[in-house]
Amino acid sequence: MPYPLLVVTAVPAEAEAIRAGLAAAAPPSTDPAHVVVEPIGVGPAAAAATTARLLTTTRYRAVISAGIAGGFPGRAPLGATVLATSSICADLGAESPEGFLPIDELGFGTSRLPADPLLFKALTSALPQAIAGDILTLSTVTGTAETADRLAARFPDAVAEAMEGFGVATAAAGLPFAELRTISNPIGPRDRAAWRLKEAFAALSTASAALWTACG
Ligand SMILES: O=C(O)c1cccc(C(=O)CC[C@H]2O[C@@H](n3cnc4c(=O)[nH]cnc43)[C@H](O)[C@@H]2O)c1
Repeated sequence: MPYPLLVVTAVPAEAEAIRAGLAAAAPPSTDPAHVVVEPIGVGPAAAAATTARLLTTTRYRAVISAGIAGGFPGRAPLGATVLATSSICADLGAESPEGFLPIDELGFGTSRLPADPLLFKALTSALPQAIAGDILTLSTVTGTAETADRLAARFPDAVAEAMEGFGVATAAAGLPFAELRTISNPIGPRDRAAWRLKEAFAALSTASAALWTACG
C-alpha cells in the first residue's frame, strides 16, 4: 500500500473542516487512512516542530500545509482558494535603513521554498478555480495598511499570508510539499469582525476533495 498523505493545519477547526470535506468526497472503496489530517499549532515554529515529529514517527508520501489565510486585496478575495507556488518566510532576515534584507541576501539560506511541481500540478488540475501565487508565512498577523502595502510591494506575486507554510515546508525536508488555503479575511487594518471564518471553513471543506487526487 502507498504511504499516506499528511495534511497539517494550525488549529483543530481547520482539521475538522478538511476531514469533513474528505469524507464527503471520498472515492468509492478508498481507505480513509490514505489521508491523515493533524492540527500542529499556530505559527512557523510549532508547525515545523510538530510536522517534523509526525514525519519521523510515520512515513508519508507528501505533506500539505492547509487552512485559512488572509488574502491580499485585489489578488485573492474572501472565500477564494489559493495554492502556493512558493511558501515564503516574509519576516526572516534583517531590517536595514535601506529596507528589509531576507536571509537569502544575508547568505544564510533561503526564505522561499517552492511547492513540489507534481503535487502542485495535481492540485491545480483538481482545483481549476484556485488562485496560484506565493503564500507568505508570518509570525505576526498583518494588522495595518502600512504593513499590508509594504508586503504587497515586496512580494508582487504573493496572494495570501498565513503563519505555518514555511515551517511545514522546512520540516518536509525534501518530501513533496504544497500549501493550500482559503481566504478568511483581507490583509490590512485589523478588523476581527470582518473575518469570514464560516465561509472560509466551508470553502476549505469543498477544496479538500482535491486532496484525494494528491494520493494517487
Ligand atoms: O483572531 C486573531 O487575530 C487570530 C490570530 C491568529 C490566528 C487566528 C486563527 O484563527 C488561527 C488560524 C490560522 O489562520 C491563518 N490566518 C488566517 N488569516 C490570517 C492572516 O490574515 N494573517 C496570517 N495568518 C492568518 C494562520 O495560519 C493561523 O494559524 C486568529
